[in-house]
Amino acid sequence: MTETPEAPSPPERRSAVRSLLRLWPYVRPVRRTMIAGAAVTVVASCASLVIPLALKWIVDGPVAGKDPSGVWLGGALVLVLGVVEASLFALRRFLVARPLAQVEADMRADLYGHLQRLPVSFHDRWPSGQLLSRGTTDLMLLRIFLAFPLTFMLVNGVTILVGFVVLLVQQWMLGLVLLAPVVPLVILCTYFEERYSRAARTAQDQSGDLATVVEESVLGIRIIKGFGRHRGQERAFDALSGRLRGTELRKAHLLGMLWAVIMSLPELAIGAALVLGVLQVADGDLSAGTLVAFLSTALALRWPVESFGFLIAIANESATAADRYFEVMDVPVPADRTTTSASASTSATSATSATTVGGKSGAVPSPRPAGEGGGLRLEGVGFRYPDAPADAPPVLHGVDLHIRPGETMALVGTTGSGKTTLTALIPRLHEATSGRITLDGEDIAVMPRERLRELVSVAFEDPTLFSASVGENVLMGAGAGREADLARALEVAQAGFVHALPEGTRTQVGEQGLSLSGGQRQRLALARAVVGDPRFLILDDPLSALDVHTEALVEAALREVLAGTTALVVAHRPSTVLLADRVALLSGGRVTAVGTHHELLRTSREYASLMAGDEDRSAAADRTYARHEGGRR
Ligand SMILES: Nc1ncnc2c1ncn2[C@@H]1O[C@H](COP(=O)(O)OP(=O)(O)OP(=O)(O)O)[C@@H](O)[C@H]1O
Repeated sequence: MTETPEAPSPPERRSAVRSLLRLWPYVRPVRRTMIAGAAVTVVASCASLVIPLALKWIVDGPVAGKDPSGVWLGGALVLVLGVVEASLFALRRFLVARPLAQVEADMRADLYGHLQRLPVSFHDRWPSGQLLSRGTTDLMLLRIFLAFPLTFMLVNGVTILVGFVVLLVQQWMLGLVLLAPVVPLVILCTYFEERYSRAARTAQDQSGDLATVVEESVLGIRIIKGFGRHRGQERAFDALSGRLRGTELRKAHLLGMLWAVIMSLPELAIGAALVLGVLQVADGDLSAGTLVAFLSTALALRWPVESFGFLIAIANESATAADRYFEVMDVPVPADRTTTSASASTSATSATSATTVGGKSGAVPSPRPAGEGGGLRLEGVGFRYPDAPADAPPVLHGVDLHIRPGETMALVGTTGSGKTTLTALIPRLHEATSGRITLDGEDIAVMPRERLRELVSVAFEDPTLFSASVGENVLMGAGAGREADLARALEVAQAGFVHALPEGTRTQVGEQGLSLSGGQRQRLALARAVVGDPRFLILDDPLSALDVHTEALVEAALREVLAGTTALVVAHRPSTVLLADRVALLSGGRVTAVGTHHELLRTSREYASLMAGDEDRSAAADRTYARHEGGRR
């Protein structure tokens, strides 16, 4: 728990410009507003360059001619120019704020949609904090970049260009003195840019890791407190936070050096131009007004030049943010891309022809194809986790199993034998690496995901509830307009406790349903699985947290539901196995025996051992096995 989560290693660094150019599809719809905003800013910036020219006119004209009314006129002109400049900057902000908030929202929606479609194996590999930071901090950085540095790099570039033309026209020699630092500035900026961009990437990844640790600490607070692990967790947090602080300091150091270079070289040039200019005025080669205008223009260009350090830094961080965003967006969604379905981990919706759970209350059962092609069939199915070591054997290989239409099959096997993995292949939470799985003869690999979600419903041992009401959590498993089934589903799952909650089925159960007990959450997850009267029901040990009495009640109600549904139920306890018509034993990655509970007790020592219970398991298994062997003879 105290280990630092690791983000998947970043790909080769591309140039900042190429990274930022990838934002174009999102910026395209708002390009006109952006161009208008930039044009307004260029005009505002150029207005600021006219002010020195007005000053030159004041100094060489009214001041030299001792004309007070001219000075007032000049002052009024400078004031108007200042007001125009400020108003245009405000107009720019007004123009771009809304469209850029939309760009950020669109990118976030795309990221969220993509995360929902990516397979479970992707989510197994990626720390959640990394995804969280990409969807929040990185997107915020990109919005800031589009709103500010992107425009100002352009505007300041144009301003500097226009400013230098004005300077060269006024006094070409002094203009060249000011231009002298450009080449060393470009070289030094490139040097710092490369280092800064590496530090920015490291800092953004580290802040994602930190978010993961915080999230784990909050979600796992019971374990942390229960095992007194808060010191260990604090150490992990401190270590990560210390590393992030170090990286941020490195960034600040680099930025400081960049600023120092960008500020000092132009200042030196302005100083040199001032000395030369004063000498020229003294020699009578230059008017005092021209020198004032020249120096005012040079000083007006100070901020556009100096701001480049800051703009380069934000642009680099934004390029890194774009890289991190597209790293996730570039992960392909496997196989059919027709899906728009929501999280694979939620329960699925129902077959559309039935209206109630368990075929009661006038429900019309869905037509269920019979015969060899019907039901749920696995043919030579194999599976290996993508991140498993190359030399590790596959979790499943050559699994053959046929569950007849309307039949309930229990799946048993030792812990770690691959039961959960096998159940995850049917709703395609993981893709089988070999073989095929058919539902009523239809291959799930070529089935649109929406259809698969309609056919198959799932409930897992570890039930996830969302920050929503009890009713909304359960009805996630049903199509629209299935509210009428809620009461029946709650009844099947023996979830009557919800009526005692403060607001009944409208009670909010909070993040992860933490306000409910494990058994209560399991029952709601079970209700979600059965609410839509699915044609195929996959239950991964859904009753493990229930007491024996409640389990018996749930089983009795489930038997009604399962009577009309083809079901695969992972079972650890004989009581759950007894729900099933037949049992499949998973061993060594394949199904080694199929039969009724009693048949398998007679014919399989491994099965008898599994069913014998925890106490003195092998001795009991031997007794059971011997008793049946004796009975047969
Ligand atoms: N995401 C994963 N990546 C790599 N290996 C995994 C992953 N999930 C499970 N495994 C491995 O696959 C094997 C089968 O795990 P699975 O959870 O399917 O077993 P199980 O039979 O359901 O166990 P249990 O009865 O304890 O729930 C185990 O060896 C496990 O370590």
